Amino acid sequence: MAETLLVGSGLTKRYGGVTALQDVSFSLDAGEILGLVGPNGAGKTTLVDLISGAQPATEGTLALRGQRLAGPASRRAKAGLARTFQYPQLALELSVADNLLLGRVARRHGTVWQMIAGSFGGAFRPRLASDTAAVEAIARELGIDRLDRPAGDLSLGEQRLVEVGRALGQDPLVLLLDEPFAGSDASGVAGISEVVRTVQRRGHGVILVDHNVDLVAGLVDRIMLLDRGRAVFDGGPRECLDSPQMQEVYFGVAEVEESPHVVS
Ligand SMILES: Nc1ncnc2c1ncn2[C@@H]1O[C@H](COP(=O)(O)OP(=O)(O)OP(=O)(O)O)[C@@H](O)[C@H]1O
Repeated sequence: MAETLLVGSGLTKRYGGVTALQDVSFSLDAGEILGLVGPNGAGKTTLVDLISGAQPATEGTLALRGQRLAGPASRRAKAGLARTFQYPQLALELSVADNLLLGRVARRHGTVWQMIAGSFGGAFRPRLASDTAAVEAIARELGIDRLDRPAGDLSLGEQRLVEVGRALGQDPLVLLLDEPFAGSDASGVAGISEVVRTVQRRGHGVILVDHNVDLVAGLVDRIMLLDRGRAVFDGGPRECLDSPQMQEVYFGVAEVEESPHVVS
């Protein structure tokens, strides 16, 4: 039986009067890809924020390989979490290569790259030869070329690729991808999908958030469907697509067998 990597229990997040997430529990096995889908405002990014430590949970707990996972994002990065953001957060003034290198640094020192990059620009040099080789390998895997370009010159899709590459450089136990395909062309989608499979092959786990349910369903082992902060389905991708919950969440009606035709 596969090892359980990550467990979330009773996760709730309230922002003032807004309940963004309500009593959500899940688990992620080694080598598993979990898709997180749901309409706008369902709580997908909030769940990624709670796991990564970008936001503290109001209630609930997390455990990574049986150890309590808590504290700031930097501590969680060192424990083995890496994430990308709905809006890519690269150090725009640094080169693509240096952004990828920041992922290598983050695994050793935590997710302080924005601070390092912003305050000290280049303070993480001298780079290790092994880091340089790893950065080049990641760029090849993702099809990223011209590593000396400033990240600020990249298109949105290219920035997403670099962000995914930076996260891969952390060699994460759990990779959290928040809408990685948005704005990507076909080769970007292929590159990111390959990264997902690479992490899976390493026996690590991936949580993938995306609006494109069909794309997610083709890539993942399991889907959790969120609606208004609650997990309303957790199971195989095919079962999720066929579920009444899916119908209800996206189309407002549960499809029942032999439903009458409505003639308007
Ligand atoms: N910092 C915040 N302050 C107040 N409310 C917030 C905050 N962040 C999220 N919310 C609210 O929490 C709910 C869930 O938001 P979240 O961004 O997690 O949804 P989502 O499923 O990721 O949506 P989308 O697909 O549009 O990104 C929404 O009602 C949102 O307005």
